[in-house]
Amino acid sequence: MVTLKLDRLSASYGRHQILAEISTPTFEGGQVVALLGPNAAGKSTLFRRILGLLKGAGEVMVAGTTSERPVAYMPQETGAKAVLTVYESVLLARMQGRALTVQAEDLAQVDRALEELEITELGKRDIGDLSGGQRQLVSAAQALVQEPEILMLDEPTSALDLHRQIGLLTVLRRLARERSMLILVALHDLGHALRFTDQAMMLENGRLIACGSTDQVVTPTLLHQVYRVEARIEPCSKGYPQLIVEQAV
Ligand SMILES: Nc1ncnc2c1ncn2[C@@H]1O[C@H](COP(=O)(O)OP(=O)(O)OP(=O)(O)O)[C@@H](O)[C@H]1O
Repeated sequence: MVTLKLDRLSASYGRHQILAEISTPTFEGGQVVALLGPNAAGKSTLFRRILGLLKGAGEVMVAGTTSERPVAYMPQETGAKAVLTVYESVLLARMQGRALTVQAEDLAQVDRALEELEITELGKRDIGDLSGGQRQLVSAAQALVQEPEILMLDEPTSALDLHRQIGLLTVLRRLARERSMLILVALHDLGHALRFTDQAMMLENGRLIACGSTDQVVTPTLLHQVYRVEARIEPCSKGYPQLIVEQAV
């Protein structure tokens, strides 16, 4: 099973240090890990550092992988190449780093990714013509179709309506379990984090200030300290934790 552990990770843009000494326990395939923190806390920077797009001290320790390209990444900005259809763009994402010839299995995986995200009907559309939310789902399909062992998604629900936010996070959680995939997902919605993630990392000013099971990280005390809101967490009638914000402090 794939595992990921960060050991005293740092990252800088030029001489400006953004991340300092980020160390985590070992995360395992099958888990969904929320990456939380206010604007500019360093969430996207941490993804880039894990991907090796930024240099810095410390180590990203990945073990137990069986594929040559174990990691897929869905960035926050989802660029659109207008010359491609949705289907072609997802197939292209699938073929990156693979054999040049498209196999039946590749087409099957494209179909599967589009089906999982309920966007099969968009297949023939030009991706430049899509709405922001549709484009975000296509971007998620481009990451999923790579069948990664570690999937990192940077605010994948930010452009989605409520139904699709719940839909995407439900699918991600199921796929993590079914495929023993480790998912790291940056989220601003702490209620979604409580409901759909197992572990959470809370960043503030480039430092990891809390890490552990999500219900132990997202607490009224931490919300007060980091987000400067007075909030409480109560179960709804179905037992799901709900975040109730009283006021900013
Ligand atoms: N390319 C860059 N060059 C210089 N500084 C950068 C660059 N990208 C980000 N930063 C800075 O690094 C810090 C962390 O940014 P980052 O995008 O990682 O935060 P974030 O937690 O993802 O924020 P948000 O929730 O607003 O998306 C910010 O102060 C930002 O201005």
